[in-house]
Amino acid sequence: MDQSKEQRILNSVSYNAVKGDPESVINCIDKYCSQYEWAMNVGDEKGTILDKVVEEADPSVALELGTYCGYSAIRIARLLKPNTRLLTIEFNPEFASIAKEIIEIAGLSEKVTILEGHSEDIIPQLKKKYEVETLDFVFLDHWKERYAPDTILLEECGLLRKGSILLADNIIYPGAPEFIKYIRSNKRFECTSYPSHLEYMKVEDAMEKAVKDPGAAAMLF
Ligand SMILES: O=c1[nH]cnc2c(O)c(F)c(-c3ccc(F)cc3)c(-c3ccc(F)cc3)c12
Ligand SMILES: [Mg+2]
Repeated sequence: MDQSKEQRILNSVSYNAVKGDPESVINCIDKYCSQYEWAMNVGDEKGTILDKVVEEADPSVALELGTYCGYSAIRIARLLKPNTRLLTIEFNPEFASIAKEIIEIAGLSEKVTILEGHSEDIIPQLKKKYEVETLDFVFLDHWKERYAPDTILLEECGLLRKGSILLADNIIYPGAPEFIKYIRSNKRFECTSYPSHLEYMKVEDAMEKAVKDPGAAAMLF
């Protein structure tokens, strides 16, 4: 049977990337997806925004919704300090399996835990089953219709604290209007929009950052 696009991306990483070098895995995927086959990795332009927000958050525990091939998990995990971790949720079993291998090639398997299943099923398990107290950083990059309900679910499960930082991809293309309406009208979040472009394309896109109770966090220090 023909290989999938995601398997071809893994083949390219396995053949071209330097084992244990996250930057070379990131560059290899960006090269492959801009030259051969477009794929929905966050990409290098929006990836630079992701990097900056992760550095600002300096998370002990980070969550990603939507692993895909592991590209953004590698971007996030390569910036994490020792004894910190990234949990990433993926519902597509093939994507989860490919991501596991690509994250292994990047040498980041110790820092990244891939949780296979639907976000609405796994989020309520994070505290008890995955020993999460609260999340310092959340990257929303799964299905736009789930951005708002999953943000509400994270709140309901007590997983967000004062200063928790959310970052959402694809705010313009394909767009997440319900999420934007919810988060920008919620007084407890301070929102910032980061205009950019769709991965590997000249099409407009944007990322949205939302910080929970920023003032309160600032008052603590
Ligand atoms: O689904 C996604 N999750 C996360 N990030 C995504 C992303 O960064 C994207 F650029 C796209 C995208 C946008 C434009 C396009 F033409 C194709 C795919 C999608 C997406 C949107 C609709 C689908 F039916 C399938 C995929 C996603
Ligand atoms: Mg995306």
